Amino acid sequence: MARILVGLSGGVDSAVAAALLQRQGHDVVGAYMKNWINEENIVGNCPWMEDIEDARAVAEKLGIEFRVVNLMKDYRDRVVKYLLSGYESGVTPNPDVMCNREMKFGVFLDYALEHGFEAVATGHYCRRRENADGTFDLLRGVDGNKDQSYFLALVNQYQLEHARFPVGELTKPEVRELAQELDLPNATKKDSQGICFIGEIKMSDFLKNFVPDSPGNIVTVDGKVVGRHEGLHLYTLGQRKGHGVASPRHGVAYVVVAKNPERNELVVGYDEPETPGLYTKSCTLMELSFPNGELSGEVRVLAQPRYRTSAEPATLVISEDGKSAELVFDDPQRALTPGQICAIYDLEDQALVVGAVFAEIHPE
Ligand SMILES: Nc1ncnc2c1ncn2[C@@H]1O[C@H](COP(=O)(O)OP(=O)(O)OP(=O)(O)O)[C@@H](O)[C@H]1O
Repeated sequence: MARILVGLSGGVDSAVAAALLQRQGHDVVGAYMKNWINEENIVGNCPWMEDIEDARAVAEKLGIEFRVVNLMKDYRDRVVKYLLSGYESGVTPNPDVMCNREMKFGVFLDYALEHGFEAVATGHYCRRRENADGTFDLLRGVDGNKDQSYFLALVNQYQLEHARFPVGELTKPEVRELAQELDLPNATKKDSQGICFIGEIKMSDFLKNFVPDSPGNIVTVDGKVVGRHEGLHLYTLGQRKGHGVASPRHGVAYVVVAKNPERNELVVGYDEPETPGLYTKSCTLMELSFPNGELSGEVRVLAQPRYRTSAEPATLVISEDGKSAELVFDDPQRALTPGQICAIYDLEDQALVVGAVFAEIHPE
């Protein structure tokens, strides 16, 4: 039996996670992390008050203690700053991955350990395996549809040691069923969308309040001006909608294929493999993180360049200092994006072996 602090978000996954741990006989306390409050009335409908009440109702139903932990300052320092400086420098950051490393398994875990808990549990769909040598691996969740191991790509061994993922052994329908069986008050609550702190709004709407507009031309890959953009940070490579430029070819949309910061130009091209720069095989990764032991030299791996895509066969060549690597996919991948996270798994596609940030994408 262990004393475990469960991150209760108000959603059904973490509610069931708490119930499962309790069923296993652990001493469970639930806590809501207050990360962001829309006190400046910026944008978005941040449903945090409702979420806290939902989380509290779950704790009451389970008969466990409930706390609200205020981590707003840390969130600003560790996630919002990273997010805004990434966009300002022209890359596409991933605040969800950073929130897991810096908040849930960062300051929230520190809080838990300081307050007599052994571990932090969340409702993530992933698994933690204890190996014969006493180390831990992060595995994909059994529900291939819901697997969230990608979002934990940057956790380290210490964080894994103190993490628990009770719903990773279940499918989402099983989790919903259990929630109904246990009569949890949020059993039918709909899944949250978007980024944990900005609620149900679009990232571009959020960014407009923090990063000044910087309008420029939208050009095709052959340099023809076809429209205007409001700032390069508001667009992501591979983006099909929202750039406002209709393609002259029936059935083949224009997508964002590049950003040219020197000329403040957004480059669009047809969404097809022949378009220069849209599909690439090779890239440089930085900020390598090894969840269970450093790898070195050349390794065959499966690399997943974004959430909800498959992990693809690739060769990873790690630098001598272990901080960066060259990654070459066997087949070209669509819209590899600087700033985004690459989750790298072993060849069985179960255990995470490296997490990293895309630094540069090399054109063919
Ligand atoms: N504000 C929060 N306070 C405490 N824990 C949180 C909070 N936000 C997220 N978590 C934890 O992180 C997990 C994953 O968060 P995510 O935002 O991806 O939620 P989710 O997959 O919709 O899960 P849930 O159904 O529990 O909301 C949650 O299951 C929960 O354990």
